[in-house]
Amino acid sequence: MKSSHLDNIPSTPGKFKMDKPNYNHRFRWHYSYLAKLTFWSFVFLGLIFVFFFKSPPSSSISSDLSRRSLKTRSWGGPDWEKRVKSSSKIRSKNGFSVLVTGAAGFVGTHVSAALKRRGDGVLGLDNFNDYYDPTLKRARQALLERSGIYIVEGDINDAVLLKKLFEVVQFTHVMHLAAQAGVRYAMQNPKSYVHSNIAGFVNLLEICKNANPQPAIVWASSSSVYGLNTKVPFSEKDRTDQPASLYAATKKAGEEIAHTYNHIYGLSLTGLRFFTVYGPWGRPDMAYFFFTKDILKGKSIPVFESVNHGTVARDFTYIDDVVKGCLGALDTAEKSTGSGGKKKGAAQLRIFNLGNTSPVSVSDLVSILEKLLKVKAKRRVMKLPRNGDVPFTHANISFAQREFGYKPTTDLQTGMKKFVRWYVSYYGSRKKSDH
Ligand SMILES: O=C(O)[C@H]1O[C@H](OP(=O)(O)OP(=O)(O)OC[C@H]2O[C@@H](n3ccc(=O)[nH]c3=O)[C@H](O)[C@@H]2O)[C@H](O)[C@@H](O)[C@H]1O
Repeated sequence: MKSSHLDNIPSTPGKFKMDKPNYNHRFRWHYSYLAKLTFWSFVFLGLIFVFFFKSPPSSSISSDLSRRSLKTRSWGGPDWEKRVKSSSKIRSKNGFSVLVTGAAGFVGTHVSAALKRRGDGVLGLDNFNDYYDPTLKRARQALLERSGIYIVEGDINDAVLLKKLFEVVQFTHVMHLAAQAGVRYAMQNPKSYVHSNIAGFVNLLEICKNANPQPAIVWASSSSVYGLNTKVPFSEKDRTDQPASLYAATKKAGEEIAHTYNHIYGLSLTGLRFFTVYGPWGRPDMAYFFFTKDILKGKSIPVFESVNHGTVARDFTYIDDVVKGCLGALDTAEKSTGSGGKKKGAAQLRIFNLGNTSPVSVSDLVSILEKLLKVKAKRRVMKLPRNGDVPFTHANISFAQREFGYKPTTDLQTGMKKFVRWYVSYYGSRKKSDH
């Protein structure tokens, strides 16, 4: 709670003993006090005088403070606000105005472009961190800029920036894709997962809950929440209390946090459990991506297998299918019911699997890449390390199918062909030092 003058009043007034005043002493004290007060008043008035004549006029002290704090950041000012508004402007009937966090990321770029294409207003937000090559993020940004999408450079933990964005634009939806991804990296940098996937998410929800109107939120959870679940295919109703990595644990925590904000504040929240999404403009930390790079370089690649030479498999899902799922989730998201931090009624709370329902072994993935690249891979088969990986994933997608007609249509062979074509053209046209 904010502290106020009420905090200075003793809690039990009857017990607080007041001393009788000594008038002589009081007079002397008053005299020296008045002299000091006059001196400091002059100093203070002088400072105000200098301040007003040296600084440009402003409508209020608070707006001036915010303007000054904006100056120290990479955002703010009238031109910036104009760009933010123009990017978020709805250009179709019944369109949305969507804030896409993680817009320079893999899924974020594709979703932003798809929304813009159909006439929705899209504003991106991304911190352009260096978890993987930021050049690729900048190239995605340039791509989006060409279609009129502006990406604000900032972190989801920056409450002042988020608040400002909601002051400038009345977003109808938030597509929250900013996250610390990667299952294995969580052992190297655990704090980054807590920072982005938990603290950042809570910060965003705090801003959304206070917004008026509150936006509906669709956000990226992960297939990894199924952890050591052995019941296949994975259904949304299955247990998700055995995460195998800190990444999975933070995504699971996100699902619980979503429940809380839905329950207390009436925020409409939809979590999407993505299953190993791949495709053009993908993430270089993912196996299919660095396998491609290393196969082309003639380097060996570590191919994991489970106990007793069992296969390790993933329900690899092509980006275009996932984008359709994201748009379907946005389109069927009901409005949040609260406003200005107060719940007005029950709101929608959903979780969907967005997978391909057709798991492929890592070994088969490598064979597909060998064929497409026309290079034999140097496989280094090794036991699945105990660093957060799970042996397999397999999505049951019937819920998403029922709710918004989600139906993936791209098999791994077809999708990888598109990825390899992009990879060769993207890196082929770049200097060696870029990659
Ligand atoms: O669905 C998700 O929610 C997650 O999907 C993705 O995780 P994963 O499914 O683990 O993808 P990825 O690392 O590409 O490994 C693919 C396969 O290659 C195997 N693998 C991996 C590395 C290696 O050196 N060798 C190997 O065989 C490995 O064992 C695995 O079987 C996202 O990265 C993650 O951010 C999250 O979104």
